[in-house]
Amino acid sequence: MSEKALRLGTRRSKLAMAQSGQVAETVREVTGRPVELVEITTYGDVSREALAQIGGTGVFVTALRDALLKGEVDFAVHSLKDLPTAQPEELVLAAVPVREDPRDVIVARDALKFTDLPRGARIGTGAPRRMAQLNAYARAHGLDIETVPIRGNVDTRIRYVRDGELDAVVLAAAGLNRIGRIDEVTDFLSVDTVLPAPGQGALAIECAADNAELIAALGALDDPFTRAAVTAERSLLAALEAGCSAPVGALADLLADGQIVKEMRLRGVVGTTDGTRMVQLSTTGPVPQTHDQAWALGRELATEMLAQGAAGLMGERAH
Ligand SMILES: NCc1[nH]cc(CCC(=O)O)c1CC(=O)O
Repeated sequence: MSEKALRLGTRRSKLAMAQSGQVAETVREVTGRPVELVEITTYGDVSREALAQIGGTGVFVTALRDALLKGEVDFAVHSLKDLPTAQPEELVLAAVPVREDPRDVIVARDALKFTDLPRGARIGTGAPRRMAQLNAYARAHGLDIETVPIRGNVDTRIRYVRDGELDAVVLAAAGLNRIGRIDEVTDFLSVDTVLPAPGQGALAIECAADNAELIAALGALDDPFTRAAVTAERSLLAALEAGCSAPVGALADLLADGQIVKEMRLRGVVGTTDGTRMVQLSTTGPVPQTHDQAWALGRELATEMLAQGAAGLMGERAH
């Protein structure tokens, strides 16, 4: 292969730089080609206000995609949970690497666990999905917590706790892992308590649909099980007609009998942010072998959730 450097478009945030850097390293190893990072400023980075108004859907992704479409960069790495469910025709997800820990975590003062937070504890999170599930758990288990809407990058969010403004904040384990701050976690939340966002913990590596050579090379980073799982999760989100800031949690995993993988299970949840009303269901089926089969699994669960009133719980927007 030629020695011309592959250009990887990346946001400048610490998290984006960390995950782009890690993918760049792997791409160098598997292709033998140099990879160069090209920094791109996104609308969501420039304007916090704009982000609040738009509601978050895809703002971080749009500028990267524009750069790909203009041929300014060869490929880009996205946090899969930030990716809109609609795929532009001119671009493809050339690889979905092995997902890391999909769980949400708590960073709390005094090494506190979620269930040990004192009465009236203030927990920061801007995600309606996290608010809904934390409040639902609190109601069911007699905890008295207040979810406080916050936004900002990981550093900013953890600072609320260090400064004593909040008792705890909720973050994704994967993000903390990637920036080397997983040690600050005081509690890993079971997915039975808080189902993660569709695609959480996974990355998507995207490039132009007509770049066959690069698609083939990047394919070495693809994990078919992760791809099937996140496809089912995103299909659920799409069928619920919800965006990445909707109160929707979803997680697909493999059910195994010993070493033998038997089925894929997809769990989904929708709830009001105050946690008073929830629709939570799961379905299992044969492990999807194609995109269409994975997509069908998500649609099937969405249909059941809608039949139980899921649509009526998604009306409110926290941001
Ligand atoms: N909402 C922002 C965002 N997008 C991706 C991650 C990191 C985790 C991941 O890749 O799933 C985070 C931070 C967080 O939710 O704590």
